[in-house]
Amino acid sequence: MVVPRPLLQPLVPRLRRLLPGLAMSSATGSFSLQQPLNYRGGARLQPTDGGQVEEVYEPATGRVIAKLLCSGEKEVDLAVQSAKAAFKVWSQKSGMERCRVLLEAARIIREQRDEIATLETINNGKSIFEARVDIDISWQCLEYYAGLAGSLAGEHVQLPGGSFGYTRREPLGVCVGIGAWNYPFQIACWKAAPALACGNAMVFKPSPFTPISVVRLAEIFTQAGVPKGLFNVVQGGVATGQFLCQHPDVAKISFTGSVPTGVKIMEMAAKGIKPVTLELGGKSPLIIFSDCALENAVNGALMANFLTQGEVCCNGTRVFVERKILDTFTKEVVKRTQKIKIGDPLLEDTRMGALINRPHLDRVQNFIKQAKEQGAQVLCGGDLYVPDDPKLKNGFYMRPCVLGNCTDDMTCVKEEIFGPVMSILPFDTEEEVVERANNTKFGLAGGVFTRDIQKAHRVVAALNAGMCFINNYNVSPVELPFGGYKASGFGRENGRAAIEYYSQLKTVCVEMGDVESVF
Ligand SMILES: NC(=O)c1ccc[n+]([C@@H]2O[C@H](COP(=O)([O-])OP(=O)(O)OC[C@H]3O[C@@H](n4cnc5c(N)ncnc54)[C@H](O)[C@@H]3O)[C@@H](O)[C@H]2O)c1
Ligand SMILES: C[N+](C)(C)CCCC=O
Repeated sequence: MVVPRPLLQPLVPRLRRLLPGLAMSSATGSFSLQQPLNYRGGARLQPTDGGQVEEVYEPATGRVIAKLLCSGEKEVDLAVQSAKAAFKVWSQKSGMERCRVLLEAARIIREQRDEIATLETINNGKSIFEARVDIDISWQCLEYYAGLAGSLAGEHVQLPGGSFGYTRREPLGVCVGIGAWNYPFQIACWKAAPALACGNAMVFKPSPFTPISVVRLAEIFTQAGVPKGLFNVVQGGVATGQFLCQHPDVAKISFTGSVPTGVKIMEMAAKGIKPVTLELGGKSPLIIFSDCALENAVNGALMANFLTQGEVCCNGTRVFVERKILDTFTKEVVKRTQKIKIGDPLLEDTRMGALINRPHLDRVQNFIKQAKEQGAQVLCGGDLYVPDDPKLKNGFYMRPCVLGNCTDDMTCVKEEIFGPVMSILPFDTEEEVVERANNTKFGLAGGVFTRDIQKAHRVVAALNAGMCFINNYNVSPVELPFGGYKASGFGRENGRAAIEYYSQLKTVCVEMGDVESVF
């Protein structure tokens, strides 16, 4: 059945305005883009070198929607030089001046929310419903750091004899942002907002799978009044990322992606003594105690596993359920999972779209196959999904999967799958579950559902994870710091904490008396 999309059609003229030269209607299966995808010095352009071409897909249909020209060393250098020049201007502005520009950027994003969300859905495959939430979180992030820009300050310290010292919070210079493909626009905002608020410039490289929406962000920054060259986009994959990380004029690298790539980024950064923020993967625990509000816990488990087709770093994919309620909880979770509407991500009622690409879908399928071989029981889903609509036949869909009969030593319980696969694990005691929850190399997130407030706080205090939720999961207020422990990385995005990672502290010691020399 093909559902009409009355809400989508009015967007076509607005998308044409956003991306002139765009050959499209905004319906799934009709988008294509010829415009350059690099952004430097305040304009879109093709890279001067590189030349490797990557195909960019629409996951919902499997169509190629754009060709990506990967940037070479020269183009990366030009982008860094462009950022360096703009940094000189931007870093001299007062916090209040930076605040006004960032607020304007937030306003434009808010105004263009539906169009940007549509681009994100077309390129990423997530439902339009979710993409709109991502864009809301993005402009909220800019608003939040705009608010902080005007109040960045050091401290004044009195010293003996009337002398004193003070500290200044200063920008770092040209920051590099490297993003993953699951939240393309939001990841760019989580990095750019604190970076720019602190007075830095940025060169951003999105994933080659999702290069489109971040160029729109670059245009919005220019429209809002940042100096040309302050926020640049270079497109490409591994080689382009390496040129960026190795560039001598880059002051900081903020990376979101997998653990193996994070290790490489850290190695490159070490050679240049560059600070890094690493937002890496996870295999987070969600602990459901028998005294929970069951409906909330079921909702929480779905939120913890099935947003963005399960392609979420902080997902609570190890769902530990107290044995007393195992059957009731499992039955309800399976029932609700089976009802998730899969299909055309641009339809208003779709709640699960397509996974990012065919190799990733195959990888997720292999995890499920291996789980079955190791003794897990597929309670629902896990198979490929082929929508009725003929234009979606080559899309990358699968049914969300709940695995029962899981044990801690199974691959599906130990490794990050990054797809819609929930593993349910029974437990008996608080002590036991905390130990099992922490028995992982990762430490990004964790959650607990219980009505016992003391137990809730005791358990999250014992979890080795950077982002913990009590009686909810995967909500994302930009006021709260986000980031991992252990192999999930370090550094924080969002909240006041991120300021630490995009600025450096200068101490000034002022002598008010004479110099007493020891010589
Ligand atoms: N913690 C978080 O906030 C967070 C958020 C989203 C995704 N992730 C993680 O990201 C992973 C999925 O994303 P992915 O597949 O895009 O990850 P990835 O590591 O393959 O790629 C991430 C980015 O790094 C670039 N890159 C790859 N090799 C590089 C190199 N040697 N030098 C420089 N850049 C390089 C890629 O082109 C891409 O832009 C998952 O593990 C997920 O958990 C983490
Ligand atoms: C917005 N979420 C759902 C918290 C996801 C943050 C980014 C992780 O992949």
